[in-house]
Amino acid sequence: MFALSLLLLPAGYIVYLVGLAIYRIWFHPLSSFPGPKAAAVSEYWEAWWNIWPHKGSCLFELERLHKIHGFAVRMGPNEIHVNDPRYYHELYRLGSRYYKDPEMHKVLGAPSSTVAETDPVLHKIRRGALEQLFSRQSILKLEPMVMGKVERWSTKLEEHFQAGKPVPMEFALKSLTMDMVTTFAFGQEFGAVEDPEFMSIPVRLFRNYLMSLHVIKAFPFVKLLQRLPYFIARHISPSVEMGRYLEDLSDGHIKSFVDKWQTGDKPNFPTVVGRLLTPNEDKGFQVPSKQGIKDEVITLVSAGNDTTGITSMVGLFQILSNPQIHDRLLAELKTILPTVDSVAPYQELEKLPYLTACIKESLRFASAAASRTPRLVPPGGIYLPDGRFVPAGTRIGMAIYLIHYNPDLFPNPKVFDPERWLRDPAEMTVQNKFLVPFSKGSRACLGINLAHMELYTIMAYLIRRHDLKIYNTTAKDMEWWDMVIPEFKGTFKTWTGKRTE
Ligand code: HEM
Repeated sequence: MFALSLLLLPAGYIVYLVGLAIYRIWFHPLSSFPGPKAAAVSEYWEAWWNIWPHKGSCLFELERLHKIHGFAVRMGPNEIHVNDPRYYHELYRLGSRYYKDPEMHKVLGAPSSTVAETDPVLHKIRRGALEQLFSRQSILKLEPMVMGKVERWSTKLEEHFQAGKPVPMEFALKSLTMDMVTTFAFGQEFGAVEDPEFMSIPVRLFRNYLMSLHVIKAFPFVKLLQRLPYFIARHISPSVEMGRYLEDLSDGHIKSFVDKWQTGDKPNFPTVVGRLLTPNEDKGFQVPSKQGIKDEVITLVSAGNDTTGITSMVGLFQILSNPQIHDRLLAELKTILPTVDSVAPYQELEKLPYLTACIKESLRFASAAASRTPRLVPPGGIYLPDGRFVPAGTRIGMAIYLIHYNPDLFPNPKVFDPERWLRDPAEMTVQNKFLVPFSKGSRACLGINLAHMELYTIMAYLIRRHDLKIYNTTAKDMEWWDMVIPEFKGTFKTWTGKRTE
């Protein structure tokens, strides 16, 4: 009898699974949406494309499926992916009732941070506390800090050249953006640029951590590994190693910041920790706990580091691959930077039309936040542009990459063409509307002003001061997997001489 029950249990479970699959494929409210049957049955369809046997390829599979099935594809039992520009500004807009899905954001950890907060009321309070800090006026005060980092970085590039070594540009740029964003966060950098190969522990860990996000999302129990003794856990999960290392590093930086702050020793530029230590009761914001400060700062550094590094790297590769673009940009830069050591105010750089066109095209072409950013369909459900109904609670998302590579919006999307941003403004209305690297609406990027300042400054001084040549890198090396942000298949290296005039 006991043996029979042991057999019946798994048999019953199999019957349940078969019944569930039949329900999901033929009777679920989303069953009329086209897509792979495996996706209708199981969330693990995404893992199949993103983790194993494929890697970071779900986005490209979705691109392929949209070509076959049209603009709405079912990609999970309770999820559809949309590829229709008409819907973008409905899904991502100020006052949108589509909220982030708490299930998706659990993977980030750091529940008390602006990035991971899914409750709209709490999000408004958290974001409200930081908005003034990230405003254009406030970010303009960071100009001397940003320029100082670029100067120091330039000398490091020269040292590579003197030593006869090519520069690993991806890591060099990520080291620079890491030092900029950590200084803004804690008033003190992580010192990534000082690493002789630009491969400091934080830079490497961030890369590994991002790679592990797909795994944590598909198998949330991996997060529990963080509770194992560190010496075991670090070998199993890169996110554990990164989590612990960053916690320790951040603890040290926050403590040193707070100690100085309490004696009145405050940085002469705006900082995230400084802002968080300043309550604003009127807006419902109180000084967060030590953990709350840490969550906020670490997620900001994660959001702001690789995205900016990747955008400048992809733009640089394209500019160096196209001598005409490079020479025209250099000629324009010389108009306000007449000598190799000249410095111009950031607000003057912003006025340069060709530099601006190169930055916009880099943001489009790199699409550093390429993945879909899903939201939940609000109560009452919604109608898609073709009239199809989507019930409340369905996860629905669009990928920035697919907008930026839509040939109806951006003709010849695979060509890096700054010229497309130099037409008559009336001709560019559509493409300006759909250049959305920072997303739109109440969850749009908070760091847009800082990102722009970094991109303009890096691109201007890198091209003006250094004689750069691509080294041992082909377009194939610049292909990428979608690991939440792009992970490149090869390494981009340059010879980086110093210009003499
Ligand atoms: C080129 C560089 C950057 C790109 C392409 C980028 C892109 C994005 C995108 C697409 C989102 C929306 C994500 C979603 O809807 O789930 C976002 C959110 C965010 N970004 Fe950025 N970002 C960049 C740089 C930065 C920087 C430098 C910082 C700060 C130091 C930053 C901080 C944030 C924060 C805090 C959020 C969450 C906002 C919220 O949920 O209210 N980003 N970013």
